[in-house]
Amino acid sequence: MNKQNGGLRVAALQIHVDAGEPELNFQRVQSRLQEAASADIKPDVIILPEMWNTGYALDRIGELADPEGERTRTMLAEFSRETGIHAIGGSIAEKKQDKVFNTMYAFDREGRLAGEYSKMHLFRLMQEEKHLAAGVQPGLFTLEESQAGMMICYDIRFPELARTLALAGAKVLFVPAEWPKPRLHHWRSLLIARAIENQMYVVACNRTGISGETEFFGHSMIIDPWGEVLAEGGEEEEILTVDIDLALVDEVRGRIPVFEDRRPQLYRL
Ligand SMILES: O=C(O)CCC(=O)C(=O)O
Repeated sequence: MNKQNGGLRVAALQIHVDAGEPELNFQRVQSRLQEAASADIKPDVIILPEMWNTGYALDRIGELADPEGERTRTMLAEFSRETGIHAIGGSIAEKKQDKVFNTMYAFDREGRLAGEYSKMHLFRLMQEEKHLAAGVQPGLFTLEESQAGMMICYDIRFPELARTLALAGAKVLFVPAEWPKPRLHHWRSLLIARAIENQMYVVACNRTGISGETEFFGHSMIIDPWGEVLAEGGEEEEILTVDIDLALVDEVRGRIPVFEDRRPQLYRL
């Protein structure tokens, strides 16, 4: 792996989340982060799943959410600073004034906040819109020398957002999720489509386990800009680690110049 030239080792922490139990979830995440950081193949970037602090305990989300994300940000910043690993902090329930957002943070190797993003598209099938506030700003951040995009779970059904991030320079898209059964086919197809159409890496981390009636299937995925699945999780907890090479994005975009061939001025009726 050529680290000078866009080589990065990424790890998705596919874990269980206890709905309504932030203490348990913080303990689990801290111990899995340490496990991943001390593995023989130490990653450069780690991503966690969606809403890992509270899960979907939506009826109590106001009292459970992390005020201003303070606790989460302190923990992740410390982790990144101590280990030199970029932390894509999944997303968490973050309380801001009287609203709760589903927010993800990206910390660089020095523990500085490089970017944050709050989920824009709230998933009505799980009544998110009744309990959460929607973000209004796309999430782009600098990862080493490149740009990276952030989307959360249901967001992947909206190709416009991924395209906006790609047009702004994103070469890799990070996607934390709590994507439940039975829509595995949608999850896989949408992630692969976002990678192919935008000729970018997609690193998606889904939770495992059961919460109430809802079962989550894991199947975290790391996909290259050709749409090839480099790694895919099973249904249990695991750490998925893969080397990616961001230089491949330029190569693929050069071979099939989709971004030069687009004709957005014609895409209207
Ligand atoms: O779009 C889907 O099928 C799942 C989305 C979801 O579970 C979420 O955004 O939390």
